[in-house]
Amino acid sequence: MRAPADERVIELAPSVLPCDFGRLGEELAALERAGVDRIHWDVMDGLFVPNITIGAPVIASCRRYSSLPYEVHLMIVDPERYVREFVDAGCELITVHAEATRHLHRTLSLIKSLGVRAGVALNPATPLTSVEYVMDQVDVLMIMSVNPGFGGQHYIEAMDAKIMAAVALREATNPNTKIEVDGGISEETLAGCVMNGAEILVSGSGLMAHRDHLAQAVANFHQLARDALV
Ligand SMILES: O=C(CO)[C@@H](O)[C@H](O)COP(=O)(O)O
Ligand SMILES: [Co+2]
Repeated sequence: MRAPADERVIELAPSVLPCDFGRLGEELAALERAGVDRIHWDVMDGLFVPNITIGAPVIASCRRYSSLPYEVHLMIVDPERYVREFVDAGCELITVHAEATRHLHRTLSLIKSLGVRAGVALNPATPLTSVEYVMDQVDVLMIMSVNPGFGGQHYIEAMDAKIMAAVALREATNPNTKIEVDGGISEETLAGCVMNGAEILVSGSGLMAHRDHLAQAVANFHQLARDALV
């Protein structure tokens, strides 16, 4: 008997990190025209990760340039301090690092109390057991496939097993949780992520390497994802 068709819908979420921050509005509009599914904002504070990027005011000022869902990846310490600001800036998914907040359950409850989706990101070395008792609160579980703080890094292949284990944890605790993978995703690594169970793919340098023919690249990424589901 054939296995049930894999009916996952794979979403492509480009990271804003490789964009020209002096032309963000135009870059966002171009990404939407090219057919991406959502926009992934990487917020870094120079403490949780070495780099500093942008804050909520920049996202708020860019809200009018795209109708796509905005998700924010908070690579900041004590993210609970700023959750409301990013919701007000127009983000529908707020993802915090389990390693960056002292009271993860409380932080997730705060995010959901504001009427948006709550995500948890795990650094490559952080075990899935750190979220097993909060999965009922987790709308998106994001597996970092690079060490956070930089774009353009290589996919960490040891995360293949972690993605599969994340799927098993989701099935055992909260079937509504989506699995996202962030870091080093390109034509070369995308299919493996999907085969392992990823549903939302974050790509920065891998996708923007094709900025001169973005629509064709997005179509190719989507086709590779569909082919990996068969
Ligand atoms: O959060 C991060 C890095 O900390 C990611 O979102 C990267 O920004 C994705 O960029 P690539 O690895 O695809 O270049
Ligand atoms: Co990110």
